[in-house]
Amino acid sequence: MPEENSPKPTFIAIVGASASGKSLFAQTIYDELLPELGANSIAIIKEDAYYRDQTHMPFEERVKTNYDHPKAFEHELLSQHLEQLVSSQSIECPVYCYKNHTRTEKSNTIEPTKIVLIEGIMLLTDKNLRDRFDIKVYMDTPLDICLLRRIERDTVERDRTIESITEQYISTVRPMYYQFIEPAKIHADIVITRGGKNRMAIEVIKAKIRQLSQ
Ligand SMILES: Nc1ncnc2c1ncn2[C@@H]1O[C@H](COP(=O)(O)OP(=O)(O)O)[C@@H](O)[C@H]1O
Ligand SMILES: O=c1ccn([C@@H]2O[C@H](COP(=O)(O)O)[C@@H](O)[C@H]2O)c(=O)[nH]1
Repeated sequence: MPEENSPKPTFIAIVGASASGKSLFAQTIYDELLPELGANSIAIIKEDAYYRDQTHMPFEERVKTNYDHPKAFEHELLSQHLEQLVSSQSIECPVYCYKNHTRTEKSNTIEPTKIVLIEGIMLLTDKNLRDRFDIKVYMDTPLDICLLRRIERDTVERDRTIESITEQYISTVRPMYYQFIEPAKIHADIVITRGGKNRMAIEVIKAKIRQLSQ
């Protein structure tokens, strides 16, 4: 049941190139604030969870999708879910599988909270979505560092070979970064250097969240 008179949640978007440190940054803030604020106060949503469902397509077709284009995401559903949180309703957040390139049958229930961290590559490209965010943070990690981190992460966590990472990087990841992600930096309120372990940046965002949570 929606709670009446609950204040609108603060939506904090964390954007930047693939492997720029968005997840690490958001997760660190979440993990460090959770004991202080409690699970009713802070939540994380991943834009990647909203990659379109491709279960109707064969695997050989799914690997060919351009995952670095805004259209690869079901932003309408994400936007609808943010609206539900504003209305104090819980959401069923899809669970995406990078190995199979499609959604799983599972979902995660996310309850309305005061603070919602939303992280993903294309969050600022869509005006409707962008206008929902109260604070917009851009992870400005050099692209060569992102590539090195993506190689390490995707071989270990996402079942990729060096060949597949290289092919995808040249055909879509790098060109789409220059077409969509980097130009959206102008919409950011805060630009963060050095990635997900920038301790001062983590502390500044935590301090702002504490203030908003009072
Ligand atoms: N400042 C940093 N120093 C070292 N490793 C980092 C740093 N920031 C992120 N990483 C690592 O780089 C990889 C990509 O980071 P991740 O947070 O998954 O990026 P994104 O969510 O932007 O794709 C992860 O393995 C993460 O632990
Ligand atoms: O099925 C998929 C879905 C996504 N990707 C790649 O993931 C990144 C976005 O995730 P980050 O956590 O920000 O790295 C994007 O660059 C896609 O290329 C994929 O390869 N396969």
